Amino acid sequence: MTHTLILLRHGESEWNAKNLFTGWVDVGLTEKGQAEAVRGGEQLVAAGLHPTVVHTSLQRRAINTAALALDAADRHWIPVRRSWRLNERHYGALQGKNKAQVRDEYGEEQFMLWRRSFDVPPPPLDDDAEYSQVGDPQYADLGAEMPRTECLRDVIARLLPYWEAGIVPDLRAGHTVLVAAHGNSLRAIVKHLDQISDEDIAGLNIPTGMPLVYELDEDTMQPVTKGGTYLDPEAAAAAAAAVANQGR
Ligand SMILES: O=C(O)[C@@H](CO)OP(=O)(O)O
Repeated sequence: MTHTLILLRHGESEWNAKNLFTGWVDVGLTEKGQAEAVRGGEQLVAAGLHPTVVHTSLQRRAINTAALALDAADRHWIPVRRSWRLNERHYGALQGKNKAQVRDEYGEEQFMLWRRSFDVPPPPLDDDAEYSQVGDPQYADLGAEMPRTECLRDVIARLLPYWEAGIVPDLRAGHTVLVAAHGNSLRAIVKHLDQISDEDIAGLNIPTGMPLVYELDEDTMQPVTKGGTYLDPEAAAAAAAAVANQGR
């Protein structure tokens, strides 16, 4: 027997469309992003996948994607669990900046280090900066854990406790688990599941609104098929390549 895990990155956000670094800024979905979410739900139905519990971040682009996808799949009623630990990577002082402008200003190498390296975080964001989340009510309980910037290693460190204590127990209980989250928080889960090296994870990009299905061994929680399975693999590959090329 296996456990079924479905990973879903939110649909296109307002700041994806503007090519801005987003991180913890709580932007909404574009019309295209809403349609992607609905399409994701329809793909679940077509594949005979019926989530029985959903986990989301605390950010509206993931929350609304989950709601639209589940509504399209007639699964709008399932239990919902949310955690800041599934939030997008905090992009530090890059939040709100245009990706192409950052690349032009700092060069390709620095741009890629900040964007995709495992352990180089962008400079921290000042607490009084326009796009800081310090003081936002949804993060009132975080205390010293409130990030001001994060690299992927930091995301993995804050996400894994939730994976172990929140998501794995649902999988072991026999749930079909949908996780609606973000490009970099899902890269963290995929790195963990597929045991991707710190170097190779730089080349992995996750497209918006496309369900990625993992069957996990019931004992080891290791993927039966490394990399999982996109329900529309050709569209996912093209969309992932477009994510990789943002800023060019
Ligand atoms: O801006 C962000 O928060 C993320 C996801 O949209 O961007 P990137 O793919 O560059 O890590």
